[in-house]
Amino acid sequence: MAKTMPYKPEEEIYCNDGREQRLIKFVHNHPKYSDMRGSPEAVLAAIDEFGCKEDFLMNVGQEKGKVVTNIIAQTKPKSFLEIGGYVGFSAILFGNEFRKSGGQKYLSLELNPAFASVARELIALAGLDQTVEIIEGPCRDSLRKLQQQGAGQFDVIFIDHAKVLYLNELKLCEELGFVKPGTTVMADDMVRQGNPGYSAYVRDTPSSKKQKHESEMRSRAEEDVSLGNPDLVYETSMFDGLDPCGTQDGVEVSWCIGESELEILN
Ligand SMILES: C[S@@+](CC[C@H](N)C(=O)[O-])C[C@H]1O[C@@H](n2cnc3c(N)ncnc32)[C@H](O)[C@@H]1O
Repeated sequence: MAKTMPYKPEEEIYCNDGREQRLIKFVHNHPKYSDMRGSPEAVLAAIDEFGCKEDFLMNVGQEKGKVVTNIIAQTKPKSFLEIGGYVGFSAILFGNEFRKSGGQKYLSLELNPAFASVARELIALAGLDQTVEIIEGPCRDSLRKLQQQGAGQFDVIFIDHAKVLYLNELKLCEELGFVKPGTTVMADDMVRQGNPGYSAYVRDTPSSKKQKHESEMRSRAEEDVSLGNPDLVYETSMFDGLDPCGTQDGVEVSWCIGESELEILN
């Protein structure tokens, strides 16, 4: 892995101000553009160069990304679901390792059509478009559509969109049958920003989750709140790593290790 300089600092406005289109121009005009065709490493290096010299980009980064690529190399997943794709940095970094390890389909869900279009272009340039598919739209709609189309358990789920939504999206994935024993769920930005509700849930026991599940069922509001599958048991660890600006952060990795058969309490 090439050592990258820290990205420019994150400012109040940190995306969607034209920088993603400037990234595409930067890549097109880069003196090494022709070397990038079919080279995930060269495309990632150009994205990092833009982040260091031009503008901050909210990518997972090479250093923290190693937490995920190491797990891909060890566990050799066949299916991968990413929630929050942005301009495709993580999809290229992880998709490359996933393909090398025998992975077949890497799905990346992205809300913003402009970001999705940049991601598709960079993924195609890196030669990963047969492996990585960007699915555009609100992730909850995409997740439900995937299930209607027959998707089942995923080997890895990487959650990296809006922090406040992590837990609701994990619970929806559980309800849809995407998380089963054997699934590894990874959540980004769990130290710098943190996400106490999410961390508490993946550490909770089925009996305690079931009690909460029951009371949530009773007070369930009309809005799109998922209740999850309280039977799922996780083993969870925090893996530290630096974000692309060089700030300490971490990825929370939760291995779904079983499904309890406790009766729901009344
Ligand atoms: C931190 S960025 C993802 C970075 C990317 N994983 C990487 O490391 O290269 C978060 C992305 O999540 C997307 N996002 C936010 N809410 C979403 C939603 N409800 N559905 C799908 N994508 C969403 C944002 O548009 C943004 O591009």
